[in-house]
Amino acid sequence: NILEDLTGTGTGVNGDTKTFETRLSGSTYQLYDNTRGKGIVTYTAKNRTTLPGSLLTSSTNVWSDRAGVDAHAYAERTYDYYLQHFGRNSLDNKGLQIRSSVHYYTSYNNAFWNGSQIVFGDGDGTVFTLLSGDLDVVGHELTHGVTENTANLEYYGEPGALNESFSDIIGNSIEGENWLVGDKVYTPGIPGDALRSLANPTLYGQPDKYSDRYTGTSDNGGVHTNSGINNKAFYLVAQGGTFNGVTVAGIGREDAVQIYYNALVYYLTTSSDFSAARAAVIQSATELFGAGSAQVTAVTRSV
Ligand SMILES: CCC(=O)Oc1c(C)cccc1C(=O)O
Ligand SMILES: [Ca+2]
Ligand SMILES: [Zn+2]
Repeated sequence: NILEDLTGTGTGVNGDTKTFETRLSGSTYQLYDNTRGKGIVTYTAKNRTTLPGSLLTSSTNVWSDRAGVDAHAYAERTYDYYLQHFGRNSLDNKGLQIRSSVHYYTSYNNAFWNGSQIVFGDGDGTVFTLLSGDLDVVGHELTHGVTENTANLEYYGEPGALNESFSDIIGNSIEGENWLVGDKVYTPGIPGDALRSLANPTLYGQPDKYSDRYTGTSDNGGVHTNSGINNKAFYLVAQGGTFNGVTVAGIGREDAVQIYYNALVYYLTTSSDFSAARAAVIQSATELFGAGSAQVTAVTRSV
C-alpha cells in the first residue's frame, strides 16, 4: 500500500476546527503523523479498557471524533514544544513513538500515562468533558512520560508531588495562556473554574507553602495536593509577586520553564524531595543564567 503524509481536518472537543498530519494507507486515512519522531499515533478504546484499542481511521481525511482530533493535534503541539524549547526529540529524546487512546472506559473522569502511552476518558459530562480537549492536560500527560525517561520521580509522597507538579508546570507552559490547569475540560457547565491553579493553588484545595503540606496516605500521599507547593513557586518565579512577606521580580514563563525543565532532566532523581527540588532549581538557574542574575534571585526568593 502507499504510505504518504497528508493533512487532515477536524473539529475539536470545544468545536474548533484544526488541521493535523495523517497517513494514507491504501484508501484509508489514519490518525498517524509520520512527520514527527517515530510517529504520533492516535487510537480509540471504544469505551472499553483494552489498550491501545483501534487506530482511528477515516475514508475522507475529514475527522469527526472530537476527542481523537484534540488528542492527536495536541500531541503534535507538545512534541513541537519539547523540540523547539528544549531540543528534546519526544519523550525519550530518541523520537519515541507517541501513542494516545481516547474514549477509555465509560464516563471516566481521568487521564493518565500508563508507562507506555497516554489515555483519556470521556468524562461524565459534569465533572469533565472529553479530557483530551485541553492542551495543558495533554501536555501534562505526555510530561509524565518525559519524567519517567529522566528524573523518574517515584509516584508517592514528595517525589510524587514533584512528578505531578512538573507535569502541571510544563503542560501549562505549552499552552502558555493562563495559570490554570484543565480549565477547558473541567466542569463544562461552570465557566472560569479549573482543576488546579498555579497562581493560587488554595483556590482548589491545594497548599501553596511547604508548612501546609498534606502528610496523609490518600492519593499516594497527596501527589495531586502537594504539587501546589512547587506549582506556586514556579508561578512566583515566572510571574513574580509578594508571598509570605517576600517580593519576587518575575522573570517570565520562558526563562522559568527552562530552569524547571533543566532541573527535572539533570538534577532530580527518583527519590528527590522538596528540599532537593529547591537545590535543583537554584543550581539550574545558576547554570543557565549565572550567579547573581535576576533569574537566580527570583528562584532563590521563591523556593
Ligand atoms: C491535568 C491532567 C490531570 O491531572 O489528569 C489526571 C486526572 C484528570 C485525574 C487523575 C490523575 C490525573 C493525572 O494525570 O495525574
Ligand atoms: Ca490552562
Ligand atoms: Zn498527572
